Amino acid sequence: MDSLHSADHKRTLRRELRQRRQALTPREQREAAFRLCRQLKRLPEIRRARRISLYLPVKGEIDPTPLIPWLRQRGISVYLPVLRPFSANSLWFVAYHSGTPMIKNRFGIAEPDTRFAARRPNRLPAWALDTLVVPLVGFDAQANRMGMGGGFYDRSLAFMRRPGPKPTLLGVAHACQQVDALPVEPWDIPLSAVVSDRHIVRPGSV
Ligand SMILES: Nc1nc2c(c(=O)[nH]1)N(C=O)[C@@H](CNc1ccc(C(=O)N[C@@H](CCC(=O)O)C(=O)O)cc1)CN2
Ligand SMILES: Nc1ncnc2c1ncn2[C@@H]1O[C@H](COP(=O)(O)OP(=O)(O)OP(=O)(O)O)[C@@H](O)[C@H]1O
Repeated sequence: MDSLHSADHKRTLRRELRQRRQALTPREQREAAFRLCRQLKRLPEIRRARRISLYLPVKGEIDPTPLIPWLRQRGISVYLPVLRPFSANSLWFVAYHSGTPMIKNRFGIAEPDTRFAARRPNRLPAWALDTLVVPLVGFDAQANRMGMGGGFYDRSLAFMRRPGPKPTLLGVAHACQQVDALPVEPWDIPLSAVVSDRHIVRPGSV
């Protein structure tokens, strides 16, 4: 498929998959969140981590936050993505605890406020995390991913191509967000796995 068609196809697919997850009822959402967290708690990539990034769900995204009390009990620190000021479409990962002041970013997503995030000790670059839980709009059986389309995670994870420490990347989504095949872009950073409310998909496992 040429790149124009691929861009068109991705836009259509992204819209369709976003509608699919927004159509889930509150009850289906709660059940999915519970099942997702049950799967995540089993994974060594979560159990062995000291620092994990999650996200606060919007618009039908599967909710990873029921995991937070369990992570805190185990002394695992939780970080959230924050839109990096003066740096187009990339992310900081900022400590999230009871004292973290929150604001809504330009997409209406709650995040630690800029002054808190600007203080060095409150944030980490992505490479210093052990595991990132990455929100997906779509995925396929090879664990290829599609996000919101801003390239935020891809840009923030570009260091994964270079030598050095590499965190584990776990994509999460509702099972209904799986499609047959997603176009793979040159800038896409591969995930270690995709975890849904129903299964776990690893690259090369089919
Ligand atoms: N919960 C959550 N937080 C996250 C992400 C995410 O996917 N989910 N991100 C992952 O990258 C980053 C934010 N990326 C985003 C990229 C595009 C849109 C977006 O298109 N939003 C609107 C339209 C634009 C607008 O309101 O100005 C929309 O929902 O239609 C939102 C967030 C960081 N935080
Ligand atoms: N490392 C990078 N450097 C520069 N531009 C990038 C990089 N990664 C992605 N992009 C750009 O970001 C845009 C969005 O990419 P894509 O459609 O793959 O987003 P996505 O993976 O769905 O979003 P996200 O990463 O936020 O979940 C593309 O136009 C792409 O050119």
